Amino acid sequence: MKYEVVIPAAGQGKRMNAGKNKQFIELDGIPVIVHTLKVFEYDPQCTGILLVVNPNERDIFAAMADQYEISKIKGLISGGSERQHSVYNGLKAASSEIVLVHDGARPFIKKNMMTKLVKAASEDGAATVAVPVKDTIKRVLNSEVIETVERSSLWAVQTPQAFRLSDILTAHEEALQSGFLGTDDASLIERSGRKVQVIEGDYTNIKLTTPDDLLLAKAILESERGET
Ligand SMILES: Nc1ccn([C@@H]2O[C@H](COP(=O)(O)OP(=O)(O)OP(=O)(O)O)[C@@H](O)[C@H]2O)c(=O)n1
Ligand SMILES: C[C@](O)(CO)[C@H](O)COP(=O)(O)O
Repeated sequence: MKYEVVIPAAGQGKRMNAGKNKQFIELDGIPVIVHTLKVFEYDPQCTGILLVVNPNERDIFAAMADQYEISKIKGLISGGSERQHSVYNGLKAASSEIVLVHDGARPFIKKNMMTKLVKAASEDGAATVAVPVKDTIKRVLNSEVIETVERSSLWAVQTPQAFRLSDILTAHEEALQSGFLGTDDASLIERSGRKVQVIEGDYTNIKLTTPDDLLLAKAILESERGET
């Protein structure tokens, strides 16, 4: 089944502390965002990319799209102050029945995940990739443990997340009206009472957030080179 993908890339990368949008950091000489875009450019199931960007960086993204021949970009959409707002702006420009949302800062997503996600979303309405938590998780307040959370049912949620476009648009509209701000899009579907299927993904599908993640990124690229 075909899909479009909304790729939010309009953040500031504050936690990366790189002095620029972390999407522009180069891995093996190629910007992070281009690594991400290429996965969808080369996936025949993907019919369009809605790339959400900071308007001040639009020309940079446009030049990258030309340089790396990313032809599936349907639009460079202006982002908002929060990730949720950026995603909503991208969703409003989508038209496919099934839509994926994938962080521009997650360049190591594997194409086989898209097939599983699209199938799950078309059958059940919504799906996300996630991995079982490996560490013990505790709720902490004022540097003091207040609860150890039972680990067997804890998963670290990633992106892509897949939805029926009509459902996720409604969920975003409801969240906007109620002032709810979620850290992922699946939470907006959950609060509207709909189910979200979880598909086990890869621990290498990291989100480049802080400088140490770049060390992991280099190791992942080296291991991928070894596989090819
Ligand atoms: N207002 C925002 C905030 C985030 N994002 C995007 O959402 C993804 C996940 O967000 P995050 O990793 O938090 O990126 P930043 O917001 O840039 O990071 P920070 O919070 O450290 O500034 C990133 O691809 C980011 O560019 C976005 O499009 N619009
Ligand atoms: C959407 C997400 O990547 C799922 O883990 C995560 O919630 C994004 O959080 P961020 O603070 O906007 O990076």
